Amino acid sequence: MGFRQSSKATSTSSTQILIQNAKFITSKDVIDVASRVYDSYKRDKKLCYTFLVALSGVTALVVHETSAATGLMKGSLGDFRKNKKEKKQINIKNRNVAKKERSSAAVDEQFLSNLVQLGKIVLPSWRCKSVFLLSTQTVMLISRSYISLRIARKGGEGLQAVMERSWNHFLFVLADFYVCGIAASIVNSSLKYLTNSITVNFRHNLTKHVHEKYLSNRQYYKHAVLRKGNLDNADQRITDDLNMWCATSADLFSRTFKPLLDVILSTKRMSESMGYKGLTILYSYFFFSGHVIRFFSPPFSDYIQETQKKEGDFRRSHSRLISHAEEVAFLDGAEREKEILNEKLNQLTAWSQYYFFRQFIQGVLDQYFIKYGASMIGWPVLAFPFLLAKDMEEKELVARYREADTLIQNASSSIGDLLMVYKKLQKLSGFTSRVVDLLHSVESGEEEKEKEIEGRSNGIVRTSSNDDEIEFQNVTVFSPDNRLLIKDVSLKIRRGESLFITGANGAGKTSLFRVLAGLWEASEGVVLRPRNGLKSIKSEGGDDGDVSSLFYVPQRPYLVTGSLRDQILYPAKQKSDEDEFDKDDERILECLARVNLVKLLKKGDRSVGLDRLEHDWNDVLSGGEKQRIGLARLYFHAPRFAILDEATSAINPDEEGALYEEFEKNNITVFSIAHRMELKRFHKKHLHFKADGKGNWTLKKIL
Ligand SMILES: Nc1ncnc2c1ncn2[C@@H]1O[C@H](COP(=O)(O)OP(=O)(O)OP(=O)(O)O)[C@@H](O)[C@H]1O
Repeated sequence: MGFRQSSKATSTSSTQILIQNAKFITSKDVIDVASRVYDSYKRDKKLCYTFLVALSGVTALVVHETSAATGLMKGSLGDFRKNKKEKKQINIKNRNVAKKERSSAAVDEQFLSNLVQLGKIVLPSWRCKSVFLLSTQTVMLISRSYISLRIARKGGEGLQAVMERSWNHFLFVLADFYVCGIAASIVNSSLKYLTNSITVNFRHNLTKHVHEKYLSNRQYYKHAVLRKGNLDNADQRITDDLNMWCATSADLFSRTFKPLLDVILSTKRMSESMGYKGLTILYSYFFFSGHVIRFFSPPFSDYIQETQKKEGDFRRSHSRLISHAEEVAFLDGAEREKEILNEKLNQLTAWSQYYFFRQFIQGVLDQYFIKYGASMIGWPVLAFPFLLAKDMEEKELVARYREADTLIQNASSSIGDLLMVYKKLQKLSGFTSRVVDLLHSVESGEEEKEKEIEGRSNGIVRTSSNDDEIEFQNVTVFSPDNRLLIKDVSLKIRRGESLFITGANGAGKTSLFRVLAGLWEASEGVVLRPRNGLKSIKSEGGDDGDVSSLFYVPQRPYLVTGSLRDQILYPAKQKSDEDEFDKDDERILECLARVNLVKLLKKGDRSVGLDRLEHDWNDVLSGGEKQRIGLARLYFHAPRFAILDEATSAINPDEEGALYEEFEKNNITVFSIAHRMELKRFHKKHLHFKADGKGNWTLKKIL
């Protein structure tokens, strides 16, 4: 190489020296340095192989994700142009302290078994995408450790080159260092990307699993209304806690694996220059300080559970205000609502301050023992072997000291990271406990369902052999808070024999039909109902399945997110077949006309009118209009039997007659729960609940 020493080197700045020497560098020198750097990487086989394998993993992932996203975009756009009605479908688709006997969130055997349980859900098979991501991340982490080792070595070599005053050697080390930097930046970004991808995949698998359980056997109803299993804030657990568990577990893997590997590799390399004695002292210190920290550490896992619970309570108070905004506004209840919200906020703030203060105290201990304590022990451990190495050449001593210094700093920081893993484990344990509580609660419903099937519950609901009748045989019903509501009810309703039901508030009128619908269990008796009676339209085989033979129309009908069409179709969805879609639209328009709601259609093409979208239909429809939607939905599904729970209470009485005539015309037999006796004339039988606390009732024919 043609580098020449400059006589002015000692009196000029390093930049000037570089500029002055640059003109002596020939292209042959550049090729020479490049080929030496290339040769040096060729010899570092472990680094090259891991880097290439990891890089191909990430490349495969990026290609896969990009093509999936492009396909989705193209698909949506294609559909958008091809079929106007499908476009509408795409549009519609797009919208829970401390100080317990055993801490429910301790890092112990139970925690490990919970982790295994969740692990089977997020990693359903060896060939799933998450396993591929974790494998790629593992190779990437190994590669990152090798790069760190090489960078440490280059630091030492760079210093040696300076000691030798060798331009040749220095530029070679510098070029090598630049290449390491490129590799390190690719690996670092890929590691972050992989951790995020793993979190997203874990979350997708776990949340889908929870949805499956939560939405089967009416678990959502049992937890929200009947408060079975004491599951608080199910919405927050599903949206926040699951995500936090996934993010913490994905992060924990890289935070454990990389430092562990760094410690092993750095220890091996350091032992070559320092022997194992000093390292044993250093590692014994870490072992001791780890135990001290663990002993003084407060139960952070329980603190996390409490924080999540308080966050959930606060959020729920806000959700309630949104849901009941109009009632609050009418009652001018803003001041009271502000008090309620501020009370929850104060509880959350006080708790968060306590939690962060405990974190601060713990942080002081962690910093002293892990960071500075490690340096206080590490420094002499590093220096002693070099102080005793009298025979070593000066420049070699400096280079090796520099490399060992970098390595010991890496190892110390990695061991520090490993000790901090305990904190992460506590955090993960807190989230694990909440997620497992959620899973156990939603899964317990399946056992209940099995009991029901085995007929162990006293009250039994069975399918009748006759689809045209509903029968109650000696049915006794208690409220969830154990009050006798209905005693020994026996009655048979055949098709065409509409039943009028009256009784004081809280007498148990709706409760009888909750038993019929399977929402509540009767304490005694048998209920016989028609086939398909309670199955949802979806479980009946999709769009073309049988319509439920029993339909419920409440006083305040549920309005689903979506178009006007969706309100009438619920719980069915719009058909993908164009002819079927058009037929349904015709029937929806007919049903809307029967309840006098044609005015809700958007102006223009009538079927386009059904596309009318509202952010929340509850906010734009009056009480009577909501009830009319409920009746239009009933006409559309035309079931054999319908429970009308004060379903026409907000509709002007002179229109009720026409609406009831429509039930007869469409052969819909109704059970009308009402307080207005005028409706009696549209029925054949009258069931009256006495509300005397003894469950007494009377049944009379209407003449
Ligand atoms: N989820 C529940 N948890 C506890 N008690 C409940 C629950 N749901 C209803 N109840 C109680 O069961 C009793 C019967 O309720 P139900 O809804 O059947 O009354 P109702 O006769 O339909 O009254 P109304 O005419 O006021 O609608 C009431 O006293 C009510 O407080």
